[in-house]
Amino acid sequence: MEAVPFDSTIAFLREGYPFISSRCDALGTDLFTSRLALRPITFIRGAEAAEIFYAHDRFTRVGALPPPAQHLLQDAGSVHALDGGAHRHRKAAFLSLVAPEAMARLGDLFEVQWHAAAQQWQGQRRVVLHEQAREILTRTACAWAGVPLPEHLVERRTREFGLMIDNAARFGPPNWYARARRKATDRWAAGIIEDLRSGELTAPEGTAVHLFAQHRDLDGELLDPEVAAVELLNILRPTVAVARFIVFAAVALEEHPQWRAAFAAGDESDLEAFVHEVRRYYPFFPAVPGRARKAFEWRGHRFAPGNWVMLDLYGTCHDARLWENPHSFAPERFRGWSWEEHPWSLIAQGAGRHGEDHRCPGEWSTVELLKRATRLLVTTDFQVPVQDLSIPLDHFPALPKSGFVLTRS
Ligand code: HEM
Repeated sequence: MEAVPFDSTIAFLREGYPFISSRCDALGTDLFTSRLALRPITFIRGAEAAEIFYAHDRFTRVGALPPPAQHLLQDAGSVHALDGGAHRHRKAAFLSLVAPEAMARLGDLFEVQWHAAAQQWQGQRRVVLHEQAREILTRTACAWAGVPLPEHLVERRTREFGLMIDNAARFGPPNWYARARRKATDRWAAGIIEDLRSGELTAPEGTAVHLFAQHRDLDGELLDPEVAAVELLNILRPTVAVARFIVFAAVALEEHPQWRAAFAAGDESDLEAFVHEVRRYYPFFPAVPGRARKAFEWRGHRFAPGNWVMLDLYGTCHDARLWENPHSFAPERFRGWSWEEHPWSLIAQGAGRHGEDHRCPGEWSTVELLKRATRLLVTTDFQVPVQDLSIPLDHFPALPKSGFVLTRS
Protein backbone atom coordinates (compact mmCIF):
# COMPACT_ATOMS: atom_id res chain seq x y z
CA MET A 1 0.00 0.00 0.00
CA GLU A 2 1.38 3.38 -1.03
CA ALA A 3 1.40 5.51 2.18
CA VAL A 4 -0.52 8.57 1.00
CA PRO A 5 -0.68 9.23 -2.72
CA PHE A 6 -0.29 12.82 -3.99
CA ASP A 7 -3.79 12.42 -5.41
CA SER A 8 -5.99 9.79 -3.73
CA THR A 9 -8.76 9.53 -6.35
CA ILE A 10 -7.64 6.26 -7.89
CA ALA A 11 -6.61 4.65 -4.58
CA PHE A 12 -9.92 5.64 -2.96
CA LEU A 13 -11.95 4.19 -5.83
CA ARG A 14 -9.80 1.06 -6.01
CA GLU A 15 -9.67 0.33 -2.26
CA GLY A 16 -13.15 1.61 -1.43
CA TYR A 17 -14.51 1.78 2.10
CA PRO A 18 -11.29 0.97 4.04
CA PHE A 19 -9.21 3.56 2.15
CA ILE A 20 -9.15 6.29 4.83
CA SER A 21 -8.86 4.04 7.90
CA SER A 22 -6.14 1.84 6.42
CA ARG A 23 -4.04 4.98 5.78
CA CYS A 24 -4.78 6.29 9.28
CA ASP A 25 -3.77 2.93 10.79
CA ALA A 26 -0.58 2.77 8.75
CA LEU A 27 0.40 6.32 9.73
CA GLY A 28 -0.76 6.03 13.37
CA THR A 29 -2.94 9.12 12.95
CA ASP A 30 -6.55 10.25 12.61
CA LEU A 31 -5.77 12.88 10.01
CA PHE A 32 -3.87 13.04 6.74
CA THR A 33 -3.88 15.34 3.77
CA SER A 34 -3.96 14.45 0.09
CA ARG A 35 -5.96 15.44 -2.99
CA LEU A 36 -9.15 14.19 -4.63
CA ALA A 37 -9.56 15.03 -8.30
CA LEU A 38 -6.48 17.22 -7.71
CA ARG A 39 -8.32 19.31 -5.06
CA PRO A 40 -6.52 19.42 -1.67
CA ILE A 41 -8.39 17.52 1.02
CA THR A 42 -7.90 16.50 4.66
CA PHE A 43 -9.20 13.06 5.66
CA ILE A 44 -10.18 12.58 9.30
CA ARG A 45 -11.43 9.57 11.27
CA GLY A 46 -12.62 8.56 14.76
CA ALA A 47 -15.05 9.77 17.43
CA GLU A 48 -13.14 12.98 18.15
CA ALA A 49 -12.97 13.74 14.45
CA ALA A 50 -16.74 13.19 14.21
CA GLU A 51 -17.26 15.75 16.97
CA ILE A 52 -14.94 18.22 15.28
CA PHE A 53 -16.79 17.70 12.01
CA TYR A 54 -20.38 17.87 13.28
CA ALA A 55 -20.49 20.09 16.36
CA HIS A 56 -20.43 23.89 16.59
CA ASP A 57 -21.20 24.63 12.93
CA ARG A 58 -17.52 24.32 11.98
CA PHE A 59 -18.34 22.81 8.58
CA THR A 60 -20.74 23.57 5.75
CA ARG A 61 -21.86 21.09 3.10
CA VAL A 62 -22.04 23.87 0.50
CA GLY A 63 -19.47 23.19 -2.22
CA ALA A 64 -18.37 19.99 -0.48
CA LEU A 65 -20.01 17.32 -2.64
CA PRO A 66 -19.12 17.18 -6.33
CA PRO A 67 -22.20 18.31 -8.35
CA PRO A 68 -22.77 14.85 -9.93
CA ALA A 69 -23.29 13.42 -6.43
CA GLN A 70 -25.06 16.43 -4.95
CA HIS A 71 -27.71 16.56 -7.66
CA LEU A 72 -28.65 12.92 -7.09
CA LEU A 73 -28.61 13.15 -3.29
CA GLN A 74 -29.65 16.12 -1.15
CA ASP A 75 -29.54 18.70 -3.98
CA ALA A 76 -29.39 22.50 -3.95
CA GLY A 77 -31.71 24.41 -1.62
CA SER A 78 -32.16 21.46 0.76
CA VAL A 79 -31.73 21.40 4.54
CA HIS A 80 -28.34 19.84 3.92
CA ALA A 81 -27.18 22.97 2.09
CA LEU A 82 -28.19 25.29 4.96
CA ASP A 83 -26.09 26.39 7.93
CA GLY A 84 -26.68 27.92 11.37
CA GLY A 85 -30.16 29.17 12.29
CA ALA A 86 -31.65 28.55 8.82
CA HIS A 87 -30.49 24.93 9.03
CA ARG A 88 -31.89 24.39 12.52
CA HIS A 89 -35.24 25.92 11.54
CA ARG A 90 -35.65 23.65 8.47
CA LYS A 91 -34.28 20.67 10.39
CA ALA A 92 -36.93 21.10 13.07
CA ALA A 93 -39.53 20.63 10.32
CA PHE A 94 -37.94 17.30 9.34
CA LEU A 95 -37.81 16.20 12.96
CA SER A 96 -41.50 17.02 13.45
CA LEU A 97 -42.23 14.10 11.10
CA VAL A 98 -40.57 11.38 13.12
CA ALA A 99 -42.50 11.22 16.39
CA PRO A 100 -43.13 7.68 17.73
CA GLU A 101 -46.72 7.52 16.34
CA ALA A 102 -45.46 8.50 12.89
CA MET A 103 -42.85 5.76 13.10
CA ALA A 104 -45.50 3.20 14.06
CA ARG A 105 -47.56 4.32 11.04
CA LEU A 106 -44.53 3.97 8.78
CA GLY A 107 -43.86 0.46 10.09
CA ASP A 108 -47.49 -0.58 9.71
CA LEU A 109 -47.62 0.69 6.12
CA PHE A 110 -44.42 -1.22 5.39
CA GLU A 111 -45.88 -4.45 6.75
CA VAL A 112 -49.00 -4.06 4.61
CA GLN A 113 -46.87 -3.56 1.50
CA TRP A 114 -44.55 -6.45 2.41
CA HIS A 115 -47.49 -8.86 2.78
CA ALA A 116 -48.99 -7.70 -0.52
CA ALA A 117 -45.63 -8.28 -2.26
CA ALA A 118 -45.17 -11.66 -0.56
CA GLN A 119 -48.51 -12.76 -2.06
CA GLN A 120 -47.08 -12.02 -5.51
CA TRP A 121 -43.91 -13.98 -4.74
CA GLN A 122 -46.01 -17.12 -4.45
CA GLY A 123 -46.41 -17.24 -8.21
CA GLN A 124 -42.67 -16.77 -8.82
CA ARG A 125 -39.81 -19.24 -8.61
CA ARG A 126 -37.26 -16.66 -7.48
CA VAL A 127 -37.22 -13.00 -6.46
CA VAL A 128 -34.39 -10.58 -5.67
CA LEU A 129 -34.88 -9.09 -2.22
CA HIS A 130 -33.17 -5.78 -3.02
CA GLU A 131 -35.51 -5.12 -5.97
CA GLN A 132 -38.57 -6.21 -3.99
CA ALA A 133 -37.62 -4.13 -0.97
CA ARG A 134 -37.14 -1.04 -3.13
CA GLU A 135 -40.61 -1.32 -4.60
CA ILE A 136 -42.17 -2.06 -1.21
CA LEU A 137 -40.41 0.98 0.22
CA THR A 138 -41.40 3.25 -2.69
CA ARG A 139 -45.04 2.37 -2.04
CA THR A 140 -44.56 2.71 1.73
CA ALA A 141 -42.69 6.02 1.56
CA CYS A 142 -45.25 7.63 -0.74
CA ALA A 143 -48.19 6.44 1.36
CA TRP A 144 -46.48 7.64 4.56
CA ALA A 145 -45.55 11.01 3.05
CA GLY A 146 -49.07 11.61 1.72
CA VAL A 147 -47.94 11.42 -1.92
CA PRO A 148 -50.42 9.90 -4.37
CA LEU A 149 -48.79 7.07 -6.32
CA PRO A 150 -51.03 5.53 -8.97
CA GLU A 151 -50.21 1.90 -9.76
CA HIS A 152 -48.93 2.68 -13.26
CA LEU A 153 -46.22 4.97 -11.77
CA VAL A 154 -44.89 2.58 -9.12
CA GLU A 155 -42.28 0.92 -11.30
CA ARG A 156 -41.11 4.21 -12.77
CA ARG A 157 -40.70 5.99 -9.43
CA THR A 158 -38.97 2.95 -7.91
CA ARG A 159 -36.53 2.94 -10.79
CA GLU A 160 -35.84 6.69 -10.54
CA PHE A 161 -35.12 6.50 -6.79
CA GLY A 162 -32.90 3.49 -7.42
CA LEU A 163 -30.94 5.35 -10.11
CA MET A 164 -30.31 8.28 -7.75
CA ILE A 165 -28.97 5.97 -5.03
CA ASP A 166 -26.89 3.72 -7.28
CA ASN A 167 -25.28 6.45 -9.38
CA ALA A 168 -24.45 9.22 -6.91
CA ALA A 169 -20.84 8.03 -6.61
CA ARG A 170 -20.44 7.30 -10.34
CA PHE A 171 -19.24 9.63 -13.04
CA GLY A 172 -19.92 9.85 -16.77
CA PRO A 173 -22.90 8.39 -18.67
CA PRO A 174 -24.58 6.39 -15.84
CA ASN A 175 -24.56 9.52 -13.67
CA TRP A 176 -25.78 11.76 -16.52
CA TYR A 177 -28.61 9.33 -17.22
CA ALA A 178 -29.67 9.22 -13.55
CA ARG A 179 -29.59 13.03 -13.38
CA ALA A 180 -31.68 13.36 -16.53
CA ARG A 181 -34.21 10.95 -15.05
CA ARG A 182 -34.18 12.88 -11.78
CA LYS A 183 -35.39 16.00 -13.58
CA ALA A 184 -38.66 14.16 -14.25
CA THR A 185 -38.91 13.12 -10.59
CA ASP A 186 -38.29 16.73 -9.52
CA ARG A 187 -41.09 17.96 -11.83
CA TRP A 188 -43.46 15.30 -10.50
CA ALA A 189 -42.74 16.24 -6.87
CA ALA A 190 -43.01 20.00 -7.57
CA GLY A 191 -46.36 19.36 -9.31
CA ILE A 192 -47.66 17.62 -6.19
CA ILE A 193 -46.61 20.57 -4.00
CA GLU A 194 -48.34 23.01 -6.37
CA ASP A 195 -51.51 20.87 -6.50
CA LEU A 196 -51.59 20.86 -2.72
CA ARG A 197 -51.19 24.61 -2.53
CA SER A 198 -53.92 25.19 -5.10
CA GLY A 199 -56.27 22.85 -3.25
CA GLU A 200 -56.43 20.38 -6.15
CA LEU A 201 -54.95 17.79 -3.83
CA THR A 202 -55.30 17.28 -0.09
CA ALA A 203 -53.04 15.47 2.35
CA PRO A 204 -53.42 14.82 6.06
CA GLU A 205 -51.62 17.09 8.51
CA GLY A 206 -48.44 15.49 9.80
CA THR A 207 -47.49 14.03 6.41
CA ALA A 208 -44.30 15.18 4.69
CA VAL A 209 -46.09 16.55 1.64
CA HIS A 210 -48.43 18.62 3.81
CA LEU A 211 -45.51 19.87 5.87
CA PHE A 212 -43.30 20.99 2.97
CA ALA A 213 -46.20 22.55 1.05
CA GLN A 214 -46.91 24.75 4.11
CA HIS A 215 -43.43 25.20 5.56
CA ARG A 216 -42.04 28.73 5.80
CA ASP A 217 -38.37 29.52 6.17
CA LEU A 218 -37.09 32.04 8.73
CA ASP A 219 -37.92 34.89 6.34
CA GLY A 220 -41.61 33.88 6.59
CA GLU A 221 -41.79 32.90 2.90
CA LEU A 222 -43.17 29.60 1.64
CA LEU A 223 -40.50 27.38 0.10
CA ASP A 224 -40.16 27.60 -3.69
CA PRO A 225 -42.06 24.62 -5.14
CA GLU A 226 -38.72 23.29 -6.45
CA VAL A 227 -37.16 23.45 -2.97
CA ALA A 228 -40.24 21.90 -1.32
CA ALA A 229 -40.01 19.16 -3.97
CA VAL A 230 -36.33 18.59 -3.18
CA GLU A 231 -37.18 18.18 0.51
CA LEU A 232 -40.02 15.80 -0.30
CA LEU A 233 -37.60 13.71 -2.35
CA ASN A 234 -35.17 13.90 0.59
CA ILE A 235 -37.76 11.89 2.50
CA LEU A 236 -38.77 9.49 -0.28
CA ARG A 237 -35.37 8.60 -1.81
CA PRO A 238 -33.52 7.74 1.42
CA THR A 239 -36.51 5.75 2.67
CA VAL A 240 -36.16 3.64 -0.48
CA ALA A 241 -32.41 3.42 0.20
CA VAL A 242 -33.20 1.50 3.41
CA ALA A 243 -33.63 -1.47 1.01
CA ARG A 244 -29.84 -1.89 1.12
CA PHE A 245 -29.89 -2.20 4.91
CA ILE A 246 -32.76 -4.72 4.60
CA VAL A 247 -30.53 -6.82 2.34
CA PHE A 248 -27.71 -6.50 4.87
CA ALA A 249 -30.07 -7.60 7.66
CA ALA A 250 -30.98 -10.64 5.52
CA VAL A 251 -27.28 -11.41 5.02
CA ALA A 252 -26.69 -11.14 8.77
CA LEU A 253 -29.61 -13.50 9.54
CA GLU A 254 -28.21 -15.97 7.01
CA GLU A 255 -24.64 -15.80 8.25
CA HIS A 256 -25.52 -15.69 11.97
CA PRO A 257 -28.49 -18.08 12.19
CA GLN A 258 -28.69 -17.84 15.99
CA TRP A 259 -30.30 -14.42 15.52
CA ARG A 260 -32.82 -15.80 13.04
CA ALA A 261 -33.68 -18.54 15.54
CA ALA A 262 -34.09 -16.10 18.44
CA PHE A 263 -36.31 -13.67 16.53
CA ALA A 264 -38.35 -16.49 14.94
CA ALA A 265 -38.98 -17.86 18.44
CA GLY A 266 -40.36 -14.44 19.43
CA ASP A 267 -37.38 -13.34 21.53
CA GLU A 268 -37.00 -9.74 20.38
CA SER A 269 -35.01 -8.49 23.35
CA ASP A 270 -32.03 -7.85 21.05
CA LEU A 271 -33.94 -6.77 17.95
CA GLU A 272 -32.98 -3.11 18.26
CA ALA A 273 -29.38 -4.04 19.08
CA PHE A 274 -29.32 -6.27 15.97
CA VAL A 275 -30.55 -3.39 13.82
CA HIS A 276 -27.92 -1.00 15.19
CA GLU A 277 -25.23 -3.59 14.51
CA VAL A 278 -26.47 -3.93 10.92
CA ARG A 279 -26.09 -0.16 10.55
CA ARG A 280 -22.62 -0.18 12.12
CA TYR A 281 -21.16 -3.27 10.52
CA TYR A 282 -22.28 -3.13 6.89
CA PRO A 283 -20.95 -0.54 4.44
CA PHE A 284 -23.25 2.25 3.28
CA PHE A 285 -21.96 5.84 3.07
CA PRO A 286 -18.16 5.57 3.20
CA ALA A 287 -17.51 9.17 4.25
CA VAL A 288 -19.03 12.66 4.30
CA PRO A 289 -17.38 15.78 2.91
CA GLY A 290 -17.57 19.30 4.31
CA ARG A 291 -15.83 22.66 3.95
CA ALA A 292 -14.50 24.50 7.00
CA ARG A 293 -16.45 27.66 7.87
CA LYS A 294 -14.04 28.91 10.51
CA ALA A 295 -10.35 28.75 11.21
CA PHE A 296 -9.43 26.26 13.93
CA GLU A 297 -6.74 23.78 14.85
CA TRP A 298 -7.04 20.07 15.58
CA ARG A 299 -4.25 17.56 16.19
CA GLY A 300 -1.69 20.12 15.14
CA HIS A 301 -3.41 20.75 11.78
CA ARG A 302 -4.64 24.25 10.97
CA PHE A 303 -7.97 24.34 9.14
CA ALA A 304 -8.68 27.52 7.21
CA PRO A 305 -12.13 28.65 6.00
CA GLY A 306 -12.95 26.87 2.74
CA ASN A 307 -10.68 23.87 3.43
CA TRP A 308 -12.13 20.61 2.11
CA VAL A 309 -12.39 17.80 4.65
CA MET A 310 -13.78 14.27 4.57
CA LEU A 311 -14.90 12.39 7.69
CA ASP A 312 -14.54 8.62 7.55
CA LEU A 313 -17.92 7.11 8.54
CA TYR A 314 -17.11 3.49 7.73
CA GLY A 315 -13.71 3.60 9.41
CA THR A 316 -15.15 5.22 12.54
CA CYS A 317 -17.83 2.52 12.70
CA HIS A 318 -14.96 -0.03 12.59
CA ASP A 319 -12.53 1.83 14.85
CA ALA A 320 -11.00 -0.65 17.33
CA ARG A 321 -10.76 2.11 19.96
CA LEU A 322 -14.55 2.38 19.95
CA TRP A 323 -15.63 -1.17 19.15
CA GLU A 324 -14.23 -4.41 20.51
CA ASN A 325 -13.52 -6.78 17.60
CA PRO A 326 -14.91 -4.22 15.17
CA HIS A 327 -14.90 -6.66 12.25
CA SER A 328 -17.15 -9.17 14.05
CA PHE A 329 -20.92 -8.93 13.76
CA ALA A 330 -21.97 -8.76 17.42
CA PRO A 331 -25.34 -7.13 18.22
CA GLU A 332 -24.74 -7.74 21.95
CA ARG A 333 -22.47 -4.69 21.94
CA PHE A 334 -25.56 -2.48 21.57
CA ARG A 335 -27.41 -3.82 24.60
CA GLY A 336 -28.46 -0.82 26.69
CA TRP A 337 -26.84 1.55 24.21
CA SER A 338 -28.41 4.90 23.27
CA TRP A 339 -27.36 7.29 20.56
CA GLU A 340 -28.16 10.25 22.83
CA GLU A 341 -25.37 9.06 25.13
CA HIS A 342 -23.03 8.12 22.29
CA PRO A 343 -23.48 10.71 19.54
CA TRP A 344 -19.99 10.27 18.02
CA SER A 345 -19.47 6.53 17.57
CA LEU A 346 -22.28 4.88 15.56
CA ILE A 347 -22.06 7.39 12.74
CA ALA A 348 -23.29 5.43 9.70
CA GLN A 349 -25.98 8.13 9.38
CA GLY A 350 -23.93 11.06 10.60
CA ALA A 351 -22.97 12.19 14.10
CA GLY A 352 -23.98 14.70 16.74
CA ARG A 353 -27.39 16.02 17.76
CA HIS A 354 -30.23 15.64 15.29
CA GLY A 355 -31.71 19.08 15.93
CA GLU A 356 -28.46 21.03 15.72
CA ASP A 357 -26.07 19.17 13.47
CA HIS A 358 -26.36 17.59 10.03
CA ARG A 359 -27.05 14.18 11.56
CA CYS A 360 -29.63 12.19 9.59
CA PRO A 361 -33.24 12.86 10.63
CA GLY A 362 -34.16 9.51 9.06
CA GLU A 363 -32.46 7.35 11.70
CA TRP A 364 -35.72 6.55 13.49
CA SER A 365 -37.38 5.60 10.17
CA THR A 366 -34.39 3.44 9.30
CA VAL A 367 -34.46 1.67 12.67
CA GLU A 368 -38.23 1.17 12.55
CA LEU A 369 -38.19 -0.20 9.01
CA LEU A 370 -35.27 -2.49 9.79
CA LYS A 371 -36.97 -3.89 12.87
CA ARG A 372 -40.13 -4.61 10.90
CA ALA A 373 -38.17 -6.07 7.99
CA THR A 374 -36.10 -8.32 10.26
CA ARG A 375 -39.28 -9.68 11.86
CA LEU A 376 -40.80 -10.28 8.42
CA LEU A 377 -37.63 -11.89 7.07
CA VAL A 378 -37.72 -14.52 9.80
CA THR A 379 -41.44 -15.24 9.46
CA THR A 380 -41.95 -15.16 5.66
CA ASP A 381 -41.72 -18.56 4.00
CA PHE A 382 -38.79 -18.67 1.54
CA GLN A 383 -35.44 -20.34 0.97
CA VAL A 384 -32.06 -18.76 0.43
CA PRO A 385 -30.39 -20.70 -2.40
CA VAL A 386 -26.62 -20.93 -2.70
CA GLN A 387 -25.38 -17.57 -3.97
CA ASP A 388 -22.51 -15.15 -3.59
CA LEU A 389 -23.38 -13.02 -0.55
CA SER A 390 -19.97 -11.39 -0.34
CA ILE A 391 -20.07 -7.59 -0.30
CA PRO A 392 -17.36 -5.99 -2.44
CA LEU A 393 -15.94 -3.00 -0.56
CA ASP A 394 -14.61 -1.32 -3.70
CA HIS A 395 -18.05 -0.34 -4.97
CA PHE A 396 -20.07 2.63 -3.64
CA PRO A 397 -22.71 2.04 -2.38
CA ALA A 398 -22.02 -1.61 -1.55
CA LEU A 399 -24.40 -4.54 -1.99
CA PRO A 400 -23.99 -8.32 -2.34
CA LYS A 401 -23.69 -9.08 -6.06
CA SER A 402 -26.80 -11.28 -6.07
CA GLY A 403 -28.98 -8.60 -4.46
CA PHE A 404 -30.06 -11.51 -2.18
CA VAL A 405 -32.07 -14.09 -4.11
CA LEU A 406 -35.01 -15.79 -2.43
CA THR A 407 -36.76 -18.91 -3.71
CA ARG A 408 -39.92 -20.70 -2.62
CA SER A 409 -40.11 -24.40 -1.97
C1 HEM B 1 -30.83 4.38 4.15
C2 HEM B 1 -30.26 4.68 5.25
C3 HEM B 1 -29.69 6.05 5.45
C4 HEM B 1 -28.37 6.39 5.48
C5 HEM B 1 -27.17 5.45 5.35
C6 HEM B 1 -28.32 7.83 5.69
C7 HEM B 1 -27.15 8.54 5.83
C8 HEM B 1 -27.09 9.89 6.10
C9 HEM B 1 -25.90 10.62 6.44
C10 HEM B 1 -24.50 10.03 6.54
C11 HEM B 1 -26.25 11.91 6.64
C12 HEM B 1 -25.32 13.05 7.08
C13 HEM B 1 -24.79 13.80 5.89
C14 HEM B 1 -23.81 14.88 6.27
O1 HEM B 1 -23.40 14.99 7.42
O2 HEM B 1 -23.41 15.62 5.36
C15 HEM B 1 -27.66 12.02 6.38
C16 HEM B 1 -28.38 13.20 6.40
C17 HEM B 1 -29.69 13.27 6.01
N1 HEM B 1 -30.56 12.23 5.83
FE1 HEM B 1 -30.12 10.27 5.93
N2 HEM B 1 -29.59 8.32 5.75
C18 HEM B 1 -30.46 7.27 5.62
C19 HEM B 1 -31.84 7.33 5.71
C20 HEM B 1 -32.55 8.48 5.69
C21 HEM B 1 -33.98 8.57 5.72
C22 HEM B 1 -34.92 7.35 5.85
C23 HEM B 1 -34.31 9.89 5.60
C24 HEM B 1 -35.66 10.55 5.60
C25 HEM B 1 -36.74 10.02 6.10
C26 HEM B 1 -33.07 10.64 5.51
C27 HEM B 1 -32.96 12.01 5.34
C28 HEM B 1 -31.80 12.72 5.52
C29 HEM B 1 -31.71 14.18 5.46
C30 HEM B 1 -32.84 15.13 5.13
C31 HEM B 1 -30.38 14.52 5.78
C32 HEM B 1 -29.78 15.92 5.86
C33 HEM B 1 -29.79 16.36 7.30
C34 HEM B 1 -29.11 17.69 7.55
O3 HEM B 1 -28.40 18.20 6.68
O4 HEM B 1 -29.30 18.22 8.66
N3 HEM B 1 -32.04 9.75 5.58
N4 HEM B 1 -28.16 10.77 6.10
